[in-house]
Amino acid sequence: MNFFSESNIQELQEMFWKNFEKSLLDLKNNEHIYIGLSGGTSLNYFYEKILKNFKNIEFEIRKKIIFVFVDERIVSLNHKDSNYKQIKDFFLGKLIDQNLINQDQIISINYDIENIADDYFSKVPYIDISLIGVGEDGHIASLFPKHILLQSKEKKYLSINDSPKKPSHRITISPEMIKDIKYGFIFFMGDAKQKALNNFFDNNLIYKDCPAKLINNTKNVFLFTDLKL
Ligand SMILES: O=C1O[C@H](COP(=O)(O)O)[C@@H](O)[C@H](O)[C@H]1O
Repeated sequence: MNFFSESNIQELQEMFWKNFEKSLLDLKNNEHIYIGLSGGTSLNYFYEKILKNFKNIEFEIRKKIIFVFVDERIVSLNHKDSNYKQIKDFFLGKLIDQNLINQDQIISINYDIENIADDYFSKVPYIDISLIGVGEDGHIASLFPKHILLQSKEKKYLSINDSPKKPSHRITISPEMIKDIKYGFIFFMGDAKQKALNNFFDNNLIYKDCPAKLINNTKNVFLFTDLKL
């Protein structure tokens, strides 16, 4: 585990970029590089940093990148609650405007079919690099504390119809999919995440209490926070 705790946001962004760029270089020989993004607010500083530096990544790597979602809310793609919409407005749309990626490099859900999770998994079979924000209750993607989905042994996207955080209908990567992530970047940003951060490092708790702990199953973990333990 690589742990970065720094209240100076610019420094934290720099540390993130160094490691994110290294992970891309490491995967440069892959046919595709799937980068799994999460919604919410925790990632904003880091999306800003990628936006600023993305042009410095060599074209041969850039063209292999496919942006996908670690979870998505089942609403239309132009709904304010859609992770796709939020991330496209704030981040991905700006990469497109600068001709640094094209729309084909973003995989969104098909929200008006029956089995959205299976359909999404058929397009996103694995994730190489994940950028995951942690919720106040310690949830990651749409895997919430004590929820039955945490018991799933399936390696696929899962559906959830009773998310404790609205909207209640979502899809999410499963705990088994998290195990295949090669570079797991995880973010605890802002005072409201202090308890989640403490829980993450509390050896008396397990992933069912604090789902963020699932990230420890990935090969390389990079934890960024503006908080102190
Ligand atoms: O509902 C969600 O929440 C989490 C965390 O959001 P944050 O605003 O507390 O950072 C997010 O990672 C997830 O993708 C999203 O669907």
